[in-house]
Amino acid sequence: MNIQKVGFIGLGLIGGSLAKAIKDHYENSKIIAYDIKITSLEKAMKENIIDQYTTEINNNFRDCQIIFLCAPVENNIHAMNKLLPIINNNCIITDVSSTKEKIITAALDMNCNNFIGGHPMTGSEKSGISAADRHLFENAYYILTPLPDTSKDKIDILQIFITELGALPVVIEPSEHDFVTATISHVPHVIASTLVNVVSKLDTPDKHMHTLAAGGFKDITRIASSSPAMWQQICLTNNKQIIKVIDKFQQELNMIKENICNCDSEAIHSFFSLSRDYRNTFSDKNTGFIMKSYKITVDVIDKPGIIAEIASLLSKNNINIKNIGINNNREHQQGVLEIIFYDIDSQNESIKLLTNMNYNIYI
Ligand SMILES: NC(=O)c1ccc[n+]([C@@H]2O[C@H](COP(=O)([O-])OP(=O)(O)OC[C@H]3O[C@@H](n4cnc5c(N)ncnc54)[C@H](O)[C@@H]3O)[C@@H](O)[C@H]2O)c1
Ligand SMILES: O=C(O)C(=O)C[C@]1(C(=O)O)C=C[C@@H](O)C=C1
Repeated sequence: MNIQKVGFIGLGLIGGSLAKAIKDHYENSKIIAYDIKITSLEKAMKENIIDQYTTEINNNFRDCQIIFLCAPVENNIHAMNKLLPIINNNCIITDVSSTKEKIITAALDMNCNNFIGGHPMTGSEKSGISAADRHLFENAYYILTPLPDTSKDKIDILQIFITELGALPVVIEPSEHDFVTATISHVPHVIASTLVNVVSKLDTPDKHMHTLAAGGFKDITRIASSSPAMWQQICLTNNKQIIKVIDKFQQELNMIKENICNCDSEAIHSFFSLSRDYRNTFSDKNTGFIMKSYKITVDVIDKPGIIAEIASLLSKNNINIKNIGINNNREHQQGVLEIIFYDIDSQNESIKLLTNMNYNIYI
């Protein structure tokens, strides 16, 4: 596809990741960006993630064929309003905001038929351009919510464009989007943060909870480290759906509380078995809520330099590592090194190499 100029408003985790992916897949396209944080723009220029930046939304965006709004949702609405008198008729404005009804209503009010709502179902608890990852969209669902009058041509162009970045476009109504994401993303974030706040309030004077918290707590609360400004705006722009899901959650929590109170062993067992069975249907899908990950774990002595040692062995053999880190959660044992790869070939090759070096590997 021949896209010559792409614009960005907001160049943090998601904007930066999209810009990096575009530079990879559309070598000839030029990227222009605006962000309120000039240091992010300077960093992106230095690393060749963008070709030009502006310190305000101005005529430099006029000849963009696609503009991605990648700031928190209310700021995206504000930016759309500023862009409207600037852009040409063929330009597609799209966003990545985590809620859709509010911005779609705003686009309709502004009569902005160039707008197609977007929301990549991928991300991280990290924020800012430094956390941007060119592979973030690979195999991830990417929700699109066009306006009733958006031309089919524009929808097709955007679908092809994001498919080229490795994402899987899905078209959904904004109201359905907000209900679905309230349930699988927004309320889980509220719950994760609530759990962390509960521990902080209940911890013993010698902070045993903070010290002893292991894999279970850390797995379920990773997302509590996300940007408060972003989640504040998500809660404020999807409050109705979030409240509905919190009500259902409280109802379910009360039910299991009552069963535990009554020592109803059958009900307690069925509660865990129902959730385990349904959860297990998510994890083995190639695409879906949980992406297939090519991970191995290696028993290692927890000593300085061990990550570098293994990383350099793999890199000497041209194996790209997506993520690597020591997991010290298992008490009274040595560390476990977790390594995630981009593909199955890298995973298999690494297993061979590390087994030859007498490491114990788990898949
Ligand atoms: N983090 C995730 O996992 C995730 C996933 C999918 C979608 N989203 C959505 O993507 C958007 C961006 O999130 P992020 O994780 O990249 O956050 P981020 O904090 O990493 O980046 C946001 C960027 O927007 C900039 N910004 C803020 N206000 C601005 C304004 N008025 N004009 C221009 N730039 C402005 C910030 O300086 C920052 O660089 C949000 O709408 C969020 O809901 C986030
Ligand atoms: O993986 C994470 O850290 C995320 O929180 C990503 C996540 C989510 O799955 O809830 C967060 C917000 C988005 O709008 C989309 C994706």
